[in-house]
Amino acid sequence: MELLPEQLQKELILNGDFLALTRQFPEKFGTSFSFQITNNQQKINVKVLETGLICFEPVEQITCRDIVLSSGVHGNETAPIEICADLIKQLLLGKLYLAERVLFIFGNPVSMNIAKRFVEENMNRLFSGGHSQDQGQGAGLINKERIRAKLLEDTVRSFYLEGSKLSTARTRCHYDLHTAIRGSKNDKFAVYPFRHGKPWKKEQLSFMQACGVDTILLSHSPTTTFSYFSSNEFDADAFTVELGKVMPFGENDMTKFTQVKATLTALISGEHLQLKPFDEADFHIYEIHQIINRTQENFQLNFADDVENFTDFPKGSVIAMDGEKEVITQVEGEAIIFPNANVAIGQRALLTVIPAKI
Ligand SMILES: O=C(O)CCC(=O)N[C@@H](CCC(=O)O)C(=O)O
Ligand SMILES: [Zn+2]
Repeated sequence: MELLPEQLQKELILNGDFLALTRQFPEKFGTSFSFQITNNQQKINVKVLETGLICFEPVEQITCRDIVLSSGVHGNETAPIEICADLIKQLLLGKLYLAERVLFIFGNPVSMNIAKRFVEENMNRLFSGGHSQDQGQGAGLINKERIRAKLLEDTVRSFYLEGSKLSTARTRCHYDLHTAIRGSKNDKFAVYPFRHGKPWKKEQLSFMQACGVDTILLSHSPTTTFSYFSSNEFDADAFTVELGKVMPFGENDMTKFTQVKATLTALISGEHLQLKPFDEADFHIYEIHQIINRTQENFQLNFADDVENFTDFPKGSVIAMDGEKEVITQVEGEAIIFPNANVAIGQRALLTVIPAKI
């Protein structure tokens, strides 16, 4: 069954539940539509671009930021989806003042509905053109995640380019919100994508701190993640932000996200952010030391499933076996992040990190 734009719009204005609508039509709305809402005399333009893609723009106020908030790039990472769904609802129901342009993205609605990370292929390896590269999956492969990754790239590009037509002195940001498969010693952490030698921005780290994220992983190489795409191609302040552990819809303890929600709300509504000046002592900073890709059918991790992210190993520990090849820690205190033996061959099965300084 397809709903007409007028019906979709009516539903949205009535209940503000863009997530429910997205999950009802996970593949496509098939049509874009826009309408205006009035919130305490403030006029807001709402553009529904496709399923899971909604953009809000103040009509009369001058804006200076273009904000992208994505969640559900991995469909089973529900806490960030619930946070964003609530922000969207507040905007649609006229309960939140909008000071800046903001684009919300629910990345992979089809995988949300089956409570899986992805359907056919990990979407967070398909950006910066990864959707059109072989990546060991077979040349010319087309699947839903590849099509969607391309659509997300195009949507982000148009959003930023439309912003730059409004004024030149603008800032761009993209916070790609995730949760980790494993528990983590440091519950909330963020990957700061490779900046090709440009300085890490301390103010952005203070912003992360305000979100309750005090552990930062500095990346030293290009990747095919969504946050690297926005950082590299549009000079957006971008992070992959990990907000705790994967839980099913409705089972997240939302009290754990008070800080991140309040800070994102302040960002959208132009409230003073009250960032603490950057002090390295407030943070756990790491840099990515080894990127271990699975190259063999028999890939094994040499530690249990409940070993948490940021667990460190003595130098010389064999932490994984890639076929006959031992994966060995090279530095004292080298710690594991995102271990996953079940990734496709050719993909990242594990990262190691070591303490670093900004
Ligand atoms: O917990 C895990 O193993 C994965 C959690 C997750 O989805 N992490 C992102 C990190 C992306 C980045 O490195 O910027 C991912 O693996 O895509
Ligand atoms: Zn994820």
